[in-house]
Amino acid sequence: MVQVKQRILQHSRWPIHLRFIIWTLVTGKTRSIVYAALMVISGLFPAAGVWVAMHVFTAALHIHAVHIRVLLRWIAAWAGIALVSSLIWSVYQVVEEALKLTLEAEMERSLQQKTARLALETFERGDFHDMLERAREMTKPGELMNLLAESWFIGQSVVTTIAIAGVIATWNAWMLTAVIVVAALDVLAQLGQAREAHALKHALAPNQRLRRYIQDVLTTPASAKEVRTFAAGERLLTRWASLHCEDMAREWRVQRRHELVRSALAIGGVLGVVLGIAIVCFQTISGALSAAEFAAILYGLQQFHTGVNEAIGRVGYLRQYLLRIGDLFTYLTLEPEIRDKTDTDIQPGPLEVRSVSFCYPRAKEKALSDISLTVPFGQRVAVVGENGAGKSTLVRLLLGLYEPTTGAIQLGGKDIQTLRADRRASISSVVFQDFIKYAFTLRENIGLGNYDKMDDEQAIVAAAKAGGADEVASALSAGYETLLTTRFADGTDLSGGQWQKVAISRAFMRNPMIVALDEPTSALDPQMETEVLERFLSISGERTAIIVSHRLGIARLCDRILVMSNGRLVEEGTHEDLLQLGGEYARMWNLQAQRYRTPSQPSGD
Ligand SMILES: Nc1ncnc2c1ncn2[C@@H]1O[C@H](COP(=O)(O)OP(=O)(O)OP(=O)(O)O)[C@@H](O)[C@H]1O
Repeated sequence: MVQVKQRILQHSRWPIHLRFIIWTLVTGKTRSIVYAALMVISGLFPAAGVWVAMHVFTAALHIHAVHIRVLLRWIAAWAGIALVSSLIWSVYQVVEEALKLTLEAEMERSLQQKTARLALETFERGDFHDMLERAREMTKPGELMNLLAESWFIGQSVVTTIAIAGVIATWNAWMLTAVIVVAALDVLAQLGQAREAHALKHALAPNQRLRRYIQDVLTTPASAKEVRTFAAGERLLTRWASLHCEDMAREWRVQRRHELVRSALAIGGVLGVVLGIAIVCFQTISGALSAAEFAAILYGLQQFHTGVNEAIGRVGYLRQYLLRIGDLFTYLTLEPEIRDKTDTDIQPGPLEVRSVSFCYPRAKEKALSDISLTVPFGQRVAVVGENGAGKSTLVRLLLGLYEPTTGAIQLGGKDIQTLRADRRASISSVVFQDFIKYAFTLRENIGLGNYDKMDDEQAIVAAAKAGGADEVASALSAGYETLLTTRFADGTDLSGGQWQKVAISRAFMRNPMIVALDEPTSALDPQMETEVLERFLSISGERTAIIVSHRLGIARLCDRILVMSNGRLVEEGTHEDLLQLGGEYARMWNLQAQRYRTPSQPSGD
């Protein structure tokens, strides 16, 4: 069933509105049908009211000729219609609330599911965040229901106006034509304006995101201190204000034009109704219409005009909602997704990289070019190179987070891209440069490395010992239960180095075949960094360990060093081999050694 719903949403050949209505019918079957039926039925009441009103007027005008009971019967019928109509309205509101909850929960699930299924490189696209933000608009509380309500309200208004028109047309058809022509012009204008308003929203989205980002930079504690240090607050505020003014001016221009058109059409609408009334007066004077018909037509005309105006107003909103849900549907069809794989069978073995190249989405240059290497199982490898050389990208590919643009990566003889995503995740563990500092307790910060063991005290303590977070725990008043954020009451924050120990401990919550550290130790002092990495290498034991580091003194502790430059693997070997080679590694080594050398020391690390 879930798949059927997904397919309906992603069926790009169907019109958006049709897709949405079918999806609501499939998602909240009974509730949707009852909801639609109540809408349509209550749309017939105004027409019935006009018809009964005509009989009330006739009976009242001829009260001398008919029995009082006839008049009372018609008045009772009129009251009955009003009563049933308000009862239906109450039921409608209950059904609407229930349907709203069902639809919102289901759509939110689809959005989350889609985001989880997207390949990591999609997140690197510049326009991805705008697309996600636009998609999210329609999952805000009430928005889906607004679209559904607008759809059915318009259906209801159409039923109402056609029914009233049918009743009035039996008395006078010309008057209706005048009102309908003016209404049609209004509908066309509303549609055009809705499209323009939506296009404006798209155009303003990048600026809005930048404005929000500047707001964040100005207000979050982490950036606030740097902003104050560099006295950049005033400048950033000016930049925010100029973006704001630019956006306001664009919005105002469009808004002004729309209001002018709307005012002109409103005047036209009133003229249409006045013309209709003039025709009815003329016919009554000439004796073509009775006094009761005259009164009923004026009443009906007022109802008709209200119905048409409501429908017109809603057409504009409906169009805007449809364009917005179109954005959500576009997001739901976004590619590439993590492809469905079923293979879970993988054995520890060598990591083989075969002619791998990789290009980030929309990047002009390759981040990795033609890399080939074999890492025997259990080997400890350091990846070094200048900034931007491709070290982090290579690690992400080795862990299967990105799919190579060309070439393949195998573990134990099996292409890692053929493995099911959860299996692939379970065979590797990594600490990134920009690891996450969760606003949770210390226990949860470590336990998130293996959710299944979140409550396993022993596993948490063992991982904390391995990564150094046990020292952090002992320095905290509530130990592992200390909340690591100052955002909430009773929380505390850690130093950069302490956070790194927590992140490394998190990686040890698993028992993976490959462990990788992508420079997460740069905030530690050199002695602590060496200690942490030595411990990391010693407890990585049987596993293949990969360390990205700029500190060559650390690289030298590994079995093998890979030297990257401009996305290529330019040298590889042990520390001694590479020094002897006298190439890129030797150059970097001498540069670093010079930095640490005192004037009396001849050379060394
Ligand atoms: N998300 C991205 N989109 C486009 N290009 C990217 C992206 N991430 C990295 N790059 C580019 O890919 C190249 C390799 O980047 P990578 O982060 O792998 O280098 P690195 O060696 O780890 O650098 P550093 O030592 O500074 O961390 C760089 O030219 C970088 O600009």
